[in-house]
Formats: sequence, C-alpha cells, structure tokens
Amino acid sequence: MIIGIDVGNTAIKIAVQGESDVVVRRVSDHATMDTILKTLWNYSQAETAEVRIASVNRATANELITQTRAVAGDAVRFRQITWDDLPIAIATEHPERVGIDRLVGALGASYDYQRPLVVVDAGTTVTVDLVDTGAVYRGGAIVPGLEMQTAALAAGTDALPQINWQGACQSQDLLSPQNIPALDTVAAIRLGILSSVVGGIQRLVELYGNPQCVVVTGGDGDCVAAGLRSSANPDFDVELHPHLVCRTLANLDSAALSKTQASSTGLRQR
Ligand SMILES: Nc1ncnc2c1ncn2[C@@H]1O[C@H](COP(=O)(O)OP(=O)(O)O)[C@@H](O)[C@H]1O
Ligand SMILES: CC(C)(COP(=O)(O)O)[C@@H](O)C(=O)NCCC(=O)O
Ligand SMILES: [K+]
Repeated sequence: MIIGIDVGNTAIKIAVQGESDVVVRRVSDHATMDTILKTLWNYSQAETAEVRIASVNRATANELITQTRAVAGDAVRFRQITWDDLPIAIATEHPERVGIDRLVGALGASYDYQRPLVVVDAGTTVTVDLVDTGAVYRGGAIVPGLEMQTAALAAGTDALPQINWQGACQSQDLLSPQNIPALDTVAAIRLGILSSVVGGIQRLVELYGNPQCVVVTGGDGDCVAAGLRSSANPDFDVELHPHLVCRTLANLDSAALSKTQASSTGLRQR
C-alpha cells in the first residue's frame, strides 16, 4: 500500500496508489489530524503502508508523523521525500532550497505532458515553474495565492471583506466580458486578484520562452485554469490536473525513488 501526502501551508492532500479520489483537509481544521490518522490507520490494517510525504511546512509534517506513529507504530512507514530522491535534473543553484512540492509537481507533469511545459500550482502561493524539453527543472516564480491576497486586502482595510474562493469559478466566469469591469466590491476584488494572477502567469509563460503547455494544479487551480482559458486565444494549452503533487508521490515507481532506506520515524538514513 503506497500513499502520497502533500503537506502544504494551507491543506494536506492524501492520495493512494492507483486510486483517483484524494482526501483534502485544511491544516487549520483541528479535526484534520484525526481524519488523516483514521485514513492512514484504515489503509495500514491490511498491510504496512509506505507513506511518502512531500512537505513545505515542517510543523505540520512533524505533527502528522508523531501523531501517526503514536497510534499506528511501525504499521505506517513514513518517508520524507527530498530533492535528491527524485529522478529529475534540477538546474537551480541550490536544489535543496526549492519547495519539494514544486519539484514533485514538475516531475509528475514531465511524465504526463508535452515538454517544454510550465507547472502552475495555485494554493497558499501560486508557483509558476518551467520544465524544459529535456525534462530539466529550470526554476520559476512565486506569487501570493488567491486567499492570501484577499486576506491581505481585508486585513489592510476597513471596508473590504474576506472572501472565499471555493466554488467561485464554477458559479460564474469571473473574467467573461459581461463581468468586466466589476460592479460591486466583492466582484472587484475577485476580478482584480484573478486577473492579476492570470496576467502574471501569461507574462511569465512569455518570459519562459512561450512553452506550448501549461499544467495547472492546486486547490485554486480550477479558478486559475478557467481564467487562463477565458483570456483571448491563449497561445498555449491549459491542462487542469487536480492534486498533481500527492498523486505523483503515490504513483511514483519505487525504483524511481533513490535507494536510501526509509525508517519508521520518517527520518532519512543516508
Ligand atoms: N477542502 C479544502 N480545504 C482547503 N482548501 C481548499 C479546499 N478545497 C479547495 N480549497 C482551496 O484550495 C486552496 C489551498 O490549495 P492547496 O493547493 O491545497 O494549498 P497548499 O498546497 O498551499 O496547502 C485554498 O486556498 C482554497 O481556496
Ligand atoms: C513556495 C512554497 C511556499 C509553495 O508552498 P504552498 O503554496 O504549496 O504552500 C513552497 O514551495 C516553499 O516553501 N518553497 C521553498 C522556497 C522555494 O521554493 O524557493
Ligand atoms: K502546493
């Protein structure tokens, strides 16, 4: 039983090898750990579960490992995935400093889509990374996420409300001409933030040399993908790939991960 867990700064995502549905839990939701423990415990009843964790939030990852070990002992074997476990060439100065979610997303996208490509991961932040024709990770850019930007507007002003992005893009096409310019405060905030994120991505794709394929993932990926698709004849394909990071982790062939021995503490032995 192989499980992939993507520990982000807003949510934890859990994927099981060979299964399409993914468990998503907000880090801030106090019941999160219970749900995750139950999920891991259920999966490890039948056989020892190998849990591959890609984390960009040390406190959350440590709490998850500690609490699971307290309940499941060695039935759950954690492996914290780092840059040197991944079969992808990394062209940045310090690969160990690049967010592991960005590297796993780049690896997964390089398997499934035409290169060169850009990976957009829209969550707490929006990362926009380039993978070249030779499947080399070339680095990228980091932008505040949709929720972070609305929270900043609400925190910095008297009159602007915090707004929820979930479901916002299914109900309406925020960037369609009839909604522009926005006629009320909430619409103006949504239009301003989404158009600036989408516009920034379009500019970055240009600066990256106009790759033909843009793979979009992350909890706000549906909004961002819809925005990219609604812009006038985008000269690249937009591929929405929900939960790219945890699903890549869960479905990565064991032989593809380097041969370091994982221990049940989740710490790596070299
Ligand atoms: N069940 C959910 N829990 C948390 N965030 C969700 C959920 N469903 C959709 N979202 C949206 O996903 C965003 C978090 O995206 P995600 O990619 O998980 O972030 P990160 O990887 O940075 O933790 C939130 O800002 C929210 O808008
Ligand atoms: C940029 C990130 C915060 C994105 O994390 P997320 O939005 O998924 O919570 C994460 O990839 C990270 O902590 N990166 C380390 C710095 C870097 O990638 O250069
Ligand atoms: K992410």
